[in-house]
Amino acid sequence: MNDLLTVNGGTPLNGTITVRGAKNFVSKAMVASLLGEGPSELRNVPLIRDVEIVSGLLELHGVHVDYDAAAGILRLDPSNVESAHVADIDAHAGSSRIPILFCGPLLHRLGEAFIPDLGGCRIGDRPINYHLDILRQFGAVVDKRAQGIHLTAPHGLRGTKISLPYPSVGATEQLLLTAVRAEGITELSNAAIEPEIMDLINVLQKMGAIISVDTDRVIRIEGVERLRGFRHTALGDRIEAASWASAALATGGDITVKGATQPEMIAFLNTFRKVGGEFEVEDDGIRFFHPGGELRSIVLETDVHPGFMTDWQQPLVVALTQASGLSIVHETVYENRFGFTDALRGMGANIQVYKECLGGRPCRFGQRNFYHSAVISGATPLEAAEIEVPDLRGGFSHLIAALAAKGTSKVRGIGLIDRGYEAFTDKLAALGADFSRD
Ligand SMILES: CC(=O)N[C@H]1[C@@H](OP(=O)(O)OP(=O)(O)OC[C@H]2O[C@@H](n3ccc(=O)[nH]c3=O)[C@H](O)[C@@H]2O)O[C@H](CO)[C@@H](O)[C@@H]1O
Ligand SMILES: C=C(OP(=O)(O)O)C(=O)O
Repeated sequence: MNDLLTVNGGTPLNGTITVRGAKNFVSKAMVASLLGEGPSELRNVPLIRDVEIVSGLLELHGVHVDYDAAAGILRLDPSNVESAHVADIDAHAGSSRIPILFCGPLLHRLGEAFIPDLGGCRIGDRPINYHLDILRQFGAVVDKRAQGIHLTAPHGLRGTKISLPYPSVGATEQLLLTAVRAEGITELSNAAIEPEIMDLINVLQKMGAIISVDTDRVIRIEGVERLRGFRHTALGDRIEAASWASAALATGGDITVKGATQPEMIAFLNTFRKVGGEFEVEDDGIRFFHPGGELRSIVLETDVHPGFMTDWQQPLVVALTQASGLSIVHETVYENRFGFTDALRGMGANIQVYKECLGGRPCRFGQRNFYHSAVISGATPLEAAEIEVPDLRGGFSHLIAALAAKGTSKVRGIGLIDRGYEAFTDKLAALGADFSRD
């Protein structure tokens, strides 16, 4: 599939689309299947690049993977993992961060693991120090190699007590996937509690795990000897839903997103309304629309759940270029997530980035030379341009900008968008967008 989208912008996006399972959950549930002694079935699975990458990694480890894309059903059978010969794994990491989550399950099953260097969006340093510290505390021996890391568990894996310096999503998942079959009790303080993590806990409990989540965000796990397969329907992708909602605002449109669910999007919905968007929660989705009139500037700070999610930020910034007045966005999760605004400035947006913590409380990145605050002055008409997609959410933001801009834009590198947005060009067509994929 070619990587260039030619977009004739200036037309409101109107219509109905369907969003399936959450990219940031489905890949973790797939890894969890490695922990089960029997086959697992995951439903509502979207056909996205991240699912293909993780499927390839699982097959490399001997898991039989069968995916019915139309039905969205993924069947995983880990019976042959022990006999698999793993070759050239580093070629399979692709653009994903998921390989790091294979550590615990492979150490439990095989007593060792080799994890290739990680991919994922280039939106900051994205260290894995918390992950490695957690694995060492369980008793793993971590050996950094040229193309990745090699781990062994010479004395098995034993439960431990850990407090995260920052509520990292991946590190919380790392601990969950290791603790459920470790010997004894594990306690994690300052855990991340994103909806995708809670759904992973649902899956692990179905497999036979014993997990509790306290109101103070302390997660406790009692390790068990054996886990079985699971059958589970993935929660919807709240990030994709919010991305289409931002597209409705930026283009003056009206988009009904089937599969969007209110409880997981409360912080986004409040912000959407404060900017001047309107929404209607239906039984099977949410209708997002621009009611006409001016959009309003806001002060926004991204945070861990239940705050405004960092992955919602980039598409919304495009809508804020169409809001009257000065908006301030303080990105507190990643130190370098405003690179995508370069292209928006080239289209006429008035966006200035700052090293200071603007508009909210001081964060980890203040006084450390990171441009992690942005001031957006609007409303500014966007003009068509030639754009190179920098990362997943930045790429979708560039798409929204091209759709909002009058004239013909060329968006290159759109294959990156396939990583997390299922059949997005089909959805654009269903919403009346005027484009061609070359
Ligand atoms: C595949 C997937 O699920 N990706 C999501 C996951 O990424 P991911 O799991 O990588 O995000 P984390 O929550 O771990 O990272 C957030 C921040 O934690 C810090 N950190 C994290 C790990 C570590 O070992 N050391 C460390 O310092 C870094 O400052 C990093 O910027 O959660 C993010 C935050 O909701 C989302 O933006 C990503 O879409
Ligand atoms: C940052 C993201 O994904 P990943 O962690 O896979 O790079 C995202 O989904 O916005």
